[in-house]
Amino acid sequence: MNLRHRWQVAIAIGSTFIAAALQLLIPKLLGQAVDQVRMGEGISGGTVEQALWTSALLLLAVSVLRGLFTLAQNYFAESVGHHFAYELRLACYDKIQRLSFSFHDQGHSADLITICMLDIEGVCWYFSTALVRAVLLAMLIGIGAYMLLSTNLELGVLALSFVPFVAWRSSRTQLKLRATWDELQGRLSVLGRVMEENLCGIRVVRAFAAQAYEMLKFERVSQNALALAQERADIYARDTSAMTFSFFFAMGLVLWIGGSKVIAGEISVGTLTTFLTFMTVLQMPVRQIGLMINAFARASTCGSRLFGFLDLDITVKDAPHARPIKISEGTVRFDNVSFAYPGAENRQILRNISFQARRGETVAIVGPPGSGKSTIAHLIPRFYDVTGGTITLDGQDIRNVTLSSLRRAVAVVQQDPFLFTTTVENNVAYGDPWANEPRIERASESAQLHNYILGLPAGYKTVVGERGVSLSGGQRQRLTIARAMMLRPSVIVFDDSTAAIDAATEQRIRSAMRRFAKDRVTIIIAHRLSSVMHADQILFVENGETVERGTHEELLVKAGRYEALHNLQTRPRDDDGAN
Ligand SMILES: Nc1ncnc2c1ncn2[C@@H]1O[C@H](COP(=O)(O)OP(=O)(O)OP(=O)(O)O)[C@@H](O)[C@H]1O
Repeated sequence: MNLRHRWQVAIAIGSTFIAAALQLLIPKLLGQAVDQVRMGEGISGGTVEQALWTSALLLLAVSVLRGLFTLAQNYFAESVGHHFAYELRLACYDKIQRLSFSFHDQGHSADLITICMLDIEGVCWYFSTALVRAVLLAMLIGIGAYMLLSTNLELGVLALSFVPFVAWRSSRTQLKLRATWDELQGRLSVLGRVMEENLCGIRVVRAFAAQAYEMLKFERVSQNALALAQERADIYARDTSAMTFSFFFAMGLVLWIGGSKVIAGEISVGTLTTFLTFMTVLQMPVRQIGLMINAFARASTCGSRLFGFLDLDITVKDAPHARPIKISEGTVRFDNVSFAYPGAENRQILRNISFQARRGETVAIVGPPGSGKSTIAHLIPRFYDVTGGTITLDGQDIRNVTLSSLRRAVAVVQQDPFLFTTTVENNVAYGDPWANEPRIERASESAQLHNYILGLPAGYKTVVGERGVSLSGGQRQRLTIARAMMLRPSVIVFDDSTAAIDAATEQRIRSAMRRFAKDRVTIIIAHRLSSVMHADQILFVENGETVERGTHEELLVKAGRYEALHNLQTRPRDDDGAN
């Protein structure tokens, strides 16, 4: 919290004290005014009128001042709350950007949204509204009770009789509402998840004509949420009625006993008016005790989740003395690399992987699904850290260089191309927003996308829809290839990123990228052997181990697994032409 915010907090709390004091003056002034009228009976009208005018003006002035101080209290408290929320939101977003992939792998997106939205709101609301209101309540109840009891003990006790009941009932209600709120949030998250899954898998749903089943699933989850929302409404209605009844009951008692005291001449009508007005002033704050307790309970749950998240350890981060990477030759080297995913340490995904690739060379990795090919790709930009062996780039262990410099030097074209909802141009230039148009066009040309983009309604300025749905799978892959080329990386990894592109277009991309590939290391992961045949070195990976290595020709001669896969992909199958 900076100095400006500290001042704002001080002004908010100071204004709260003054507003509370002024609010406590109002019943007193009203009582005085009533007594002036009573005492004025039989006295000349002019004197009473003057006294009444003075009281009325005083009341008006106090009310206006109270309003102004309440305004200052609300304004400054809210302003601090919003700034606090803004800073926390930035801190959370920054944390999300830096958290390791192993965290994101566990699919925390719904929880993260809850933390970044609801939890921050819960903590800030407590500081901006509840804390200031708690100060106000303490003053009103404490000083108010003292004033009532010191004026008339018996009537004071009666006037305050509703306070313990309402305070207890309102706290109980709020705690019950709090518990059901947490439960409701959980049920609404399930609802959100069902909806999200439905939207992401809308094509599968339609293709399998599963709308009725999906509707039923959604309805069942909705009903769960509805039942709880109804339960909350019941709790609220029941407890509000009980609190209102106890207040009016106490007021009736004060009126009755107080009225008898007025008749007996023990107290004035003005004093009775003061008591009744005090009760109405106190009613709201007392009811809000529960709200404060709830706000505190909510803030502590939200706060522990929020600060627990902000304190999470980042496993893949810059080493204390990390320096930017220095690229001269751009040689990539894997030395006996082993790896197990965090949280599944007993399952080795990679074992003793070793290879080296110099500038201009292409290394291809092939193998059955799940053999660990993408994992190799993800280790180079340090999405995860190796658990054994080393990976070096020009002799520098990638764990000793800064992550940002490493990730500018290594571009990975992912299996699942992700497009941002913005123009084609911005999508291509994502890694280099200051790139000029000719560069963007050259990269798109190499990725065999330029002519297609020119045919779009607004060319490079065409906005591609959410997750690029308006482009086909192959077009999206080509766009992400162009995006990776814009980085001018020293190492470019294609992680099965041409699977949706036909072989002829892929061939054209490869020819167009020949000059580009001369200045860097290219690593290709692919299932289609025609994508890797030209590589300088091919690794056949099985169960996380390199079982064969060599050029295409060498591997064919070996007549091992690679050759078997090659035969499978090139020779006609026995059942071809059977019909
Ligand atoms: N984030 C992860 N956490 C834990 N295990 C994972 C994770 N990602 C992949 N795996 C496991 O690691 C193994 C290797 O996965 P990887 O994606 O590297 O295989 P692959 O050879 O690229 O497969 P494919 O050819 O199907 O893309 C698989 O058994 C997979 O279940």
